[in-house]
Amino acid sequence: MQAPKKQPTILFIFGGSGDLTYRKLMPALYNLYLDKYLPDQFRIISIGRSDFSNTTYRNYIKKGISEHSRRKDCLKIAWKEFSELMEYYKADLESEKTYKSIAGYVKNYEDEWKAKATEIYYMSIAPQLAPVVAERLHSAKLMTDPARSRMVFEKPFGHDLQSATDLNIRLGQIFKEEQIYRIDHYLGKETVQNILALRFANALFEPLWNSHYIDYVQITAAENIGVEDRGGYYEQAGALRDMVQNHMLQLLCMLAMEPPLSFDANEIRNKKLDVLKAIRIWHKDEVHQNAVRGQYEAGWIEGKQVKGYRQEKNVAPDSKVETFAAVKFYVDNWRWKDVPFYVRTGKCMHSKSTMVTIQFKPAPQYAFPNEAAETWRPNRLTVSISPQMDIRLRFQTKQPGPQMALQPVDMIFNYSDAYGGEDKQPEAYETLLEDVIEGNATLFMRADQVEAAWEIIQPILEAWKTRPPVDFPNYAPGSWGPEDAEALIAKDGYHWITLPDNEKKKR
Ligand SMILES: NC(=O)C1=CN([C@@H]2O[C@H](COP(=O)(O)OP(=O)(O)OC[C@H]3O[C@@H](n4cnc5c(N)ncnc54)[C@H](OP(=O)(O)O)[C@@H]3O)[C@@H](O)[C@H]2O)C=CC1
Ligand SMILES: O=C1O[C@H](COP(=O)(O)O)[C@@H](O)[C@H](O)[C@H]1O
Repeated sequence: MQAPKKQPTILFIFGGSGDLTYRKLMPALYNLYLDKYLPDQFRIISIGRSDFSNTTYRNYIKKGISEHSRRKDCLKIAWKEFSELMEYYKADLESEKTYKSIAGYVKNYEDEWKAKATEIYYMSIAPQLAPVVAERLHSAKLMTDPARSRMVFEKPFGHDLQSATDLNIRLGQIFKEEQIYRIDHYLGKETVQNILALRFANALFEPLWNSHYIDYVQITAAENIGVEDRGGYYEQAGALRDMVQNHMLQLLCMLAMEPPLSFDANEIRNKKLDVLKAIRIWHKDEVHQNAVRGQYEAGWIEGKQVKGYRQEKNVAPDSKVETFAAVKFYVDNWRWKDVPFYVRTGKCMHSKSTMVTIQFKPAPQYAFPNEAAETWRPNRLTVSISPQMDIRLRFQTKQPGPQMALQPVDMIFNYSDAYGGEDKQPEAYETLLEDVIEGNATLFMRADQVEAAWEIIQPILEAWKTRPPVDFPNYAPGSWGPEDAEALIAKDGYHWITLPDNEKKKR
């Protein structure tokens, strides 16, 4: 069967000269083009303040694609045709004049298809500029047809609960919720979406997926790089805002949600919202027992000297901003009663590794002699999200030989063996951009989800602000974070789980 034709579309990229466009958006759009996912009638209108002609802009983007596309040597194919879909305009997004020009552009099309095209406005700009742009679009009477106009908001969405709520209220006054696509790029990752397939397309796991059989859940998003040139942004954010409020809570929702009735966008989002609403909100007096922060010092990673966070560009020399956060959450509902969800993330850690682990309870009774096993808690399901992409189920086996000696082994589903190499898997931004073009909001955050996530994070932010850290910097680059993070989990009798080094993929 032939796929239905896609609606003609014009994609405006506000911030077309910026880093996100260069490293993520354009490589994703080019791959969508090569895979024939873009509408036949399609244009990309990039806007920035830098000086570019169409030719110099296209060359600049070509370089970005060659450096960052998952496909190697892809520019040999169809680059010319793709590049002609892009136009660059130098304009100030704070000026009303810019929107008059956009309105003129949108409304005075010479080509008939453009007059009927879907308009997408992608905010690839600083978060403080995005609300200004939304107001300007509204004043210029753009985005008036909800069926044909959409706006994409990058993260962070708000700086705290109040600012996110205020922004949602204002956007709700001038646009329809279904026009607003709030990106969380983790939701576009293949391995993250696969959590839904694993849980809800197999009857095998569901009977075990609850507090009767699961001891605890861990979510790790470790990076082996520092903040690089994003110090200015990071000083306003920190690890809790940058990763936990969005990506990590979304992962937790995928693991903890009830089975959806359908894949309708609102059905999935309702089920995830139920999880967010059930997460126990720590009182400010409880925060210090349940949340840990850290900041990396100067040191070495794999023989390379690295700066401490406080020496990074645009970072204050006495900065109190956390580059590591670990939090213990509980989801207070029937399914998850008393099951801890340990979440940790950090920069400049031992390795790049995003993974979730479901640790099952031990067998209720063992007939084996005590010395037979190294561990009596062998059953664990690990989903490696990136850069490793696999799912492994660990169970106990008998080691060959005359003794009854038990040894845990892994049964592994590996993406590259099953579906080809990494360059065959679409990048998160490919999936998400295609969804925006198609008008499918399932993988995007709804206003109430964003606010529910901020409600969970807000008391931690406040407790940390009232009690500034006294031991920063407190972890070495290349480590797994501060000692307090080990203590957070050790006091419950557990430890953080990592993949053995020899099985990790380098970034
Ligand atoms: N970069 C990344 O890896 C990630 C970024 N994000 C989010 O994406 C958004 C963009 O980030 P990023 O690309 O890194 O930021 P950059 O600072 O690299 O880019 C900002 C862009 O906005 C343009 N711009 C700024 N002010 C104006 C103005 N008044 N008029 C017209 N254009 C303007 C800049 O144009 P010019 O430079 O020509 O002046 C530039 O193109 C942010 O919200 C960020 O939080 C989210 C996840 C990852
Ligand atoms: O959103 C962000 O995510 C990246 C990590 O993303 P990943 O896809 O490489 O896991 C993080 O580096 C960045 O600080 C944060 O803003």
